[in-house]
Amino acid sequence: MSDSENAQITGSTSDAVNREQKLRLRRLAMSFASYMVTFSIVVYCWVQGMISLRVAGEFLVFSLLINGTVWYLIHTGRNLKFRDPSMTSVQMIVSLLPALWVMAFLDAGQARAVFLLIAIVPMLYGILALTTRQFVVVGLWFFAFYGVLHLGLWLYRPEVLNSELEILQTVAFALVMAEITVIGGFISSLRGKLRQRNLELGEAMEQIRELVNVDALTGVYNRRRLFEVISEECNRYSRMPGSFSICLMDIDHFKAVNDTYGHQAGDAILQAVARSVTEGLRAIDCFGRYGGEEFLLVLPQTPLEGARIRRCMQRKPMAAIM
Ligand SMILES: Nc1nc2c(ncn2[C@@H]2O[C@H](COP(=O)(O)OP(=O)(O)OP(=O)(O)O)[C@@H](O)[C@H]2O)c(=O)[nH]1
Repeated sequence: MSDSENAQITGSTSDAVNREQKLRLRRLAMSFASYMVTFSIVVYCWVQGMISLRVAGEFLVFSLLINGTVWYLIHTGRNLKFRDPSMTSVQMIVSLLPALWVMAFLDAGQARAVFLLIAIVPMLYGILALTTRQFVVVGLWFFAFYGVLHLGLWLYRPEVLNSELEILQTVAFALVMAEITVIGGFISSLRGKLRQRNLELGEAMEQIRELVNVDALTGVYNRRRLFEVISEECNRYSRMPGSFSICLMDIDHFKAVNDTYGHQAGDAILQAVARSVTEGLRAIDCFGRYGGEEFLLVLPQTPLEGARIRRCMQRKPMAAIM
């Protein structure tokens, strides 16, 4: 692979990485917005005297810390070292912490249920990215945190627990999480298949593009591509006058070769001629089969004199190229 091809591939890879990083920052902005929506509910709870100003402030600090850390990791590119640079599972799991903190200070079980409802939102972020297994892991973390909250409430504030309501909420929460896990897993497997199909389609398109431009027998450009190149050169010439040359090459007495040695031997000669001429070309030259035993060479930025020199270089007896 040439240096310029390597540079092109490196360039397009870094473009793709930049695009993905921008997408991650946009997703982070959306996630921060949903933290702030929850914060507005936290503020309402404070206004209604359900929690203290300190707890509402702590929710805000936790939210800023979580989002600030994720922003820092993406902004500095440190996230690229992780197995999942989007940190989807981690972001989903930690997003529950500020809400759980507020829930720990709420007296009314119904009010805690509101935050449980909000906790479902981060699960939606994973629907397009996580596999069923990853969903299950996130769900287990959610339940571990939820269990710790209840353990704390049972130990320190048992008077705020209403066991019937808590069981109802926990079961409903578990069922909704299970449903999201199944739907999310299904969607992400569909996306995986779609990505694979796109990849195969891209490869097939690449092959078709090649077949459309290449002569099947000799592997050099075909007449269609040659006309395209000539038209491009004419356009370039009209914008920026310079010079380009076109050499039409013909194998002498080729019919006699076919008649004497057979069609297969003729084919082998056409292939050998194509190989031989291609070897001596510059990267900008374009060589192709015009038809039958005729070939055409397009030499950009080459005046007639240069083309004559090249034509002499290419003019060889058949024995010399076989
Ligand atoms: N083996 C082979 N022969 C081909 C192919 N395409 C065209 N030909 C043959 O090329 C020959 C061209 O014959 P002519 O146009 O008379 O060319 P020539 O015999 O080289 O005569 P001059 O050009 O005047 O020297 C014909 O016999 C075609 O059958 C091909 O793909 N493979």
